Amino acid sequence: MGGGGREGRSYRSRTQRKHFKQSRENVWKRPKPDPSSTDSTDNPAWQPFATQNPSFDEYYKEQGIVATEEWDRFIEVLRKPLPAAFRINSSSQFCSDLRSQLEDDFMKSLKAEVTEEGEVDAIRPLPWYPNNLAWHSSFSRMQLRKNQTLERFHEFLKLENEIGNITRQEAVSMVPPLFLDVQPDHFILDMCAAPGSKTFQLLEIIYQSTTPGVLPNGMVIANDLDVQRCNLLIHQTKRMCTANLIVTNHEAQHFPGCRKNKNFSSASDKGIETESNIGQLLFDRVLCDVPCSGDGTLRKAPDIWRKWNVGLGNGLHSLQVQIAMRGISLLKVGGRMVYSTCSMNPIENEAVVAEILRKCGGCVQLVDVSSELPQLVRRPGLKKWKARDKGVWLASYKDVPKFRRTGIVPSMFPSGRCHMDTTNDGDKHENGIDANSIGLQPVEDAFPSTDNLDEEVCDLPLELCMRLVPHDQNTGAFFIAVLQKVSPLPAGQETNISPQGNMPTRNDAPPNQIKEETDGLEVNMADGTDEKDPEGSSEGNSIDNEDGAPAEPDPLSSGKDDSVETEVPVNKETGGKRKLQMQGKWRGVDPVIFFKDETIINTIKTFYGIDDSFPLDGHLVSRNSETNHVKRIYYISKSVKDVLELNIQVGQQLKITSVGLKMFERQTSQGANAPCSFRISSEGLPVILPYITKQILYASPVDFKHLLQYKTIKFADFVDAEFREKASNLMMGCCVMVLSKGVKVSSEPIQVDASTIAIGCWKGRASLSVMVTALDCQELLERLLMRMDTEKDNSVQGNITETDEVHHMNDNSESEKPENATTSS
Ligand SMILES: C[S@@+](CC[C@H](N)C(=O)[O-])C[C@H]1O[C@@H](n2cnc3c(N)ncnc32)[C@H](O)[C@@H]1O
Repeated sequence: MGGGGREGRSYRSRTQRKHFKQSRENVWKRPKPDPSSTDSTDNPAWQPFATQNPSFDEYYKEQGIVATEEWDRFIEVLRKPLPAAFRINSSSQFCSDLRSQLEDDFMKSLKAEVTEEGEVDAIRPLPWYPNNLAWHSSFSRMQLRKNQTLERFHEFLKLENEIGNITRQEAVSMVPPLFLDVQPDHFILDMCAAPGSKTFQLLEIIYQSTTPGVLPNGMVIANDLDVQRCNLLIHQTKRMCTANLIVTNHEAQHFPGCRKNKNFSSASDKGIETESNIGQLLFDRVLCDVPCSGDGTLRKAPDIWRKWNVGLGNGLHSLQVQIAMRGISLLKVGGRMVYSTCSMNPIENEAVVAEILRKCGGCVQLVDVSSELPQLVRRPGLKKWKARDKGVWLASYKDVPKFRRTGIVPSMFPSGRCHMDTTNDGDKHENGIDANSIGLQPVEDAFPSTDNLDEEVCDLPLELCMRLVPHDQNTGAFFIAVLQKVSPLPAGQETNISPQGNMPTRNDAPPNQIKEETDGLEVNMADGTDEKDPEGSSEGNSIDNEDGAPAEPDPLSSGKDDSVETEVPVNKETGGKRKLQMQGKWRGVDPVIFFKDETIINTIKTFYGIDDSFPLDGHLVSRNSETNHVKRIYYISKSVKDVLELNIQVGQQLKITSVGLKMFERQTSQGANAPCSFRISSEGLPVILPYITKQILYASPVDFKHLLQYKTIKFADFVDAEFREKASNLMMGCCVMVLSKGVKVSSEPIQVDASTIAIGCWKGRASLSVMVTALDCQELLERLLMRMDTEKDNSVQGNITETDEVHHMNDNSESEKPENATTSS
């Protein structure tokens, strides 16, 4: 089991499991009728989606997103359902077992089942994804029911997905994080992160080269405007068991910079002893996967065919520019930002990138990544395109009628030119948005553009952007641009950033944005997203309004957060009615508080014999200022600690929805009579495991398996006499059972490696109970058996068969279980 949760297995509590299931309810479940199926017996009531839209055809033919001779093939593929793709969670303890199972078992056994025209393999690794960790399956969900072989594969996917070892994700959506060139010590901002598939990938990358028990130096801040989608992200990333993640809830275009400023009374003045090592929030990497019209996901979400209209992209362009510019200003010099959308529309893609380059006046460059991921088939970005409005093609801003200039802005055109001569409106864009309002001056003349305004061509190297089109690799469509900040932004460009480091709130924000006041009174959640569909159409955020009229914001009361259950839920701990609500800066969100209660910390340290080399000081946080009511204590990495300390010093600018790894949980049931009332949580175990020296039991495979099978076993029923004795001599309360070849007695820290398997248990008066879910027990049992098969460890197999009868083991044991112990549900 690896430290930092990387190799460690995540045994989630029942509550977590429930949330996780809910958040992924449409994943791998029994398939809906296949829209492409011609078999009307599937579901006679089924009406296939109309997979055509004349405006769509007209628009994209004119934009030339594919060559004329390719159009038919492009549309044909676009109308087909998207083949499934999935990733193996590289932080799963069984990552290589799963990969081997796919490579050695399923790839062969499914070969005869190939049905997709043109497909050679039924399943195959995506050639451009490192280490065979991402896979393509040519089966539609319907097909997976056809016969026994397919059914077995389907069951495999379903179980591993539920466990969290496999994540379904659109192939093209896996690409952006790979172009970020992430290192383990990087500070990364994921600006529009929910539901979190890419955040998950980023975390996997920073954890990749860490050794067990050592957390990486880097961290990820995953931000999303939508609180409920943030929740999906929190549940999604929980499987990473990471202490290196902060989830925030801001408008990305106003993401706080947390710059220290003398205007802020220092934290120590307020009795908070923190001194952050960092002076402001700047990031090595920024992922800017913006809200978009989402027509690249047509194959997955065919309802977009019906909804699609030209205004979708037009309505999002300005917001996309603002979010991207904020990302650039939060990027360190030398840092990389990836701008991506799942839209094919040049107004949301090349036009946005061109505007960033113009505004940054040479401080930001497009990176040539043609040698990276060479197996990924990509096409260059467009250099020319047009805008369309009210059924009229517009080649240049000067063609835009005055009364339409509120919706169609100069940056939508290849030259980006305002043609001030015709509008003469100073620095104001015609849509009323001050060009300076996002902190940067337009640098119009830095990039001379063509004078042929009938067909503008952009002089910027937009060919370095990447377009992924469906018929190249049987995927969805995607757009990716890799940008590097090569020098600080010109002086004065960030003058609009407030002393707090925040972008100012503006009256000229796009109409679909409610301004986010610094006291956090209002948060806009209306972005047209479908929060019920974490893996479905969520990549795109289609706006339903015709002709680009931005969606009306939900009438969101500030108390809406109440219904949201997050990992660190709002005011759950006090039980009181929103008692803590006003204690933090952000209404509806409890403050993050460094947990410093020495009595509790020392009790925990002593009970588990936590080695001094595991830093607890300053690494524990809670969401409750009343120590006696703290139920959960979270562990944070050094990098997260630095950010939290900075955040305190700058007046809690970050609105933190979730932070840290749940490490200790207060035991409140009758088991609370134990000397230490805090148990180690399943998520926290992989991180702390190498550092605990007490309350450890080394179990033989036989007893380990028995406990997984029966969940609770009386001491007398353990096979191994030495284990029996050791278990009964342990102090009452939480303990850790480590799978071992023999029974060890040791007060040394556990020698943890990638193959170590350990689970949390509860030692009662007469029995031992597991503290992991039934599903996790089942999965662990299956994996252990498979490993043993591979190792041809016949003696162990024999032992299990011989000793499979364990008498009376469940009698009277239930009463001793702690609240988190598994039942056979
Ligand atoms: C394309 S999705 C992001 C998908 C995500 N990166 C992933 O890989 O799972 C765009 C996200 O932007 C969020 N969003 C919309 N407007 C936003 C804003 N102004 N600031 C931050 N996030 C925003 C939406 O809630 C949505 O979750």
